[in-house]
Amino acid sequence: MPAKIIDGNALSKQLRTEIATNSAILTAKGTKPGLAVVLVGSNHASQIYVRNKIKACHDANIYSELINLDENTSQVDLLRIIHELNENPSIHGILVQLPLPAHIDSYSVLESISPNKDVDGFHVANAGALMTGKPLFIPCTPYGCMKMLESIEYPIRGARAVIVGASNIVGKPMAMLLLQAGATVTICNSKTKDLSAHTKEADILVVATGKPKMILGQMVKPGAVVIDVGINRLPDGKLCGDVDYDEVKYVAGWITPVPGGVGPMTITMLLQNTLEAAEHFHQTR
Ligand SMILES: Nc1nc2c(c(=O)[nH]1)N[C@@H](CN(C=O)c1ccc(C(=O)N[C@@H](CCC(=O)O)C(=O)O)cc1)CN2
Repeated sequence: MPAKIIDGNALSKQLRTEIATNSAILTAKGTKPGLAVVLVGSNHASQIYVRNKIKACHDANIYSELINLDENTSQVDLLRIIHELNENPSIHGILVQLPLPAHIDSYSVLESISPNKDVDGFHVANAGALMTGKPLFIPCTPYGCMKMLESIEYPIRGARAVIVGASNIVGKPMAMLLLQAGATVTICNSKTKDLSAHTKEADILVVATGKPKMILGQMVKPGAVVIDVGINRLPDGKLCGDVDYDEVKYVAGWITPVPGGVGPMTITMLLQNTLEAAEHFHQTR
């Protein structure tokens, strides 16, 4: 029997309805949640993601501003704009869409966002808070993956989790979240020897490598939950994940599709983080 699908679109719909209700309640109390989305340049995929974020805000009763800057914007100008957003009381969340153009130092830019408005959870203060088990904002993609596991009531405590990919945005925070939920966690990276030996042991397998269809059926433990974070565009224009879905669906117990899996959940958790930022602002104003 093929794996059950964890439908990111359906789960997002349900969560976004709750977020929209809570945003409306907070607005009635005097604080309308506000998100600023900063896009530098004209990367085609980034333009789509940013457009989807702005629309999702609108549908969830969240105010949003898109700051679309020229590809050649200097780092100094970008930092000045972020400084202004840090000071703007109508904006509770700030997001700088990645990747940034090569002449800009992403680390400096992400560090310039006030940790209280860092709804991506990328600031080192937020990464550190997550590591100590007291997160302020959880990075949206791993947060979404955890919600997907929660939606199927997966018993994480004592499970063996393997994460393929060690990025600051996905792999490392995902490891922290699974560890805090009681899993025994292995993080694999591009230098890992005998990757299959690790992946075949996983009850929960999270893949975030950016390599299309690299996880094959024979690399997966029968019955495992497989969460595919990859979004790759093939030469024929179709999207695929880092998991060979057509093979792995006959081995796994649960699987996330691409498209319609982790991607929409990333945007949903951005809305959730923006709402939480606004609630925090409202309580401390
Ligand atoms: N500042 C950030 N930059 C980037 C992040 C991030 O979380 N914060 N993540 C990715 C891109 N990303 C969000 O920004 C993102 C990617 C994909 C999707 C999504 O919904 N994908 C759809 C398919 C969309 C398509 O047709 O291309 C799906 O999987 O169903 C949402 C968000 C890098 N940058």
